[in-house]
Amino acid sequence: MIEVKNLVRTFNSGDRTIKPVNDVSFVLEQGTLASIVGKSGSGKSTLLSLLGALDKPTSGDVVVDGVNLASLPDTKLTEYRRRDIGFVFQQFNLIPNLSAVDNVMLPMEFAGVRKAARLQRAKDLLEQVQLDPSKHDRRINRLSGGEQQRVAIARALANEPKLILADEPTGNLDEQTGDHIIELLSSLSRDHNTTILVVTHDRILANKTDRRFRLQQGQLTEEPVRGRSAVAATA
Ligand SMILES: Nc1ncnc2c1ncn2[C@@H]1O[C@H](COP(=O)(O)OP(=O)(O)OP(=O)(O)O)[C@@H](O)[C@H]1O
Repeated sequence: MIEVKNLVRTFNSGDRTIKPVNDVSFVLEQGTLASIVGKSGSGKSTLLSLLGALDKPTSGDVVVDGVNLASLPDTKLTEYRRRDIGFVFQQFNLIPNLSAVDNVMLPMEFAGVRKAARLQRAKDLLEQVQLDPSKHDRRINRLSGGEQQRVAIARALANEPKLILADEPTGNLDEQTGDHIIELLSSLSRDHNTTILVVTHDRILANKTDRRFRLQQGQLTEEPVRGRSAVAATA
């Protein structure tokens, strides 16, 4: 479970101070698929970075399973990032001259998983995200944008994180591939009890999440969604 309490992040920009995250509080139960929407520059990536311990808040708290991130030394924060979180971030680029399978194996190497087990799991994950087997050994820079996105998701799942933070996971994808990624995220939260928070401009994706938040002038508000259960109930 994630609890965010009175979170504030300010930046100094010239002689101005901006507050893209200004007193944000919410609680996400384990296994929730949630989205954050909002205009460009409204602070969505800033909020994700705070949750992923890539940035530190000006004030306020992020509490994950009862542990306040502010209480952890940097070594523990690194461990938290590596072990507990799967990032699907554009700036967290895949390594272009390594193969798809090697990219997915990398986080498991950091976690000390043996080579044979890493290889098997990487292949299984690439299969789960439906990357054609003929492309598993292909270098990242020879894959399409949609294929790279699938590899990024497979890599984010490598260590079975409790939390996945995804920045525009369906951005730059065609509708069919985007739909598939949405299904994949949805089944992960449902079947593996993974908490998933996605920042998105994709209305279809935002409407299929359990909870939808809007960030506007630093403030977070929750909006009603039809959600997965409503979709299932009417199906
Ligand atoms: N390190 C930084 N230093 C100064 N200002 C920053 C920094 N990071 C972000 N900002 C500013 O904070 C605001 C929020 O940026 P952020 O990237 O979080 O927005 P966003 O909602 O994710 O935007 P987009 O949808 O375009 O990705 C912007 O005005 C941005 O310029």
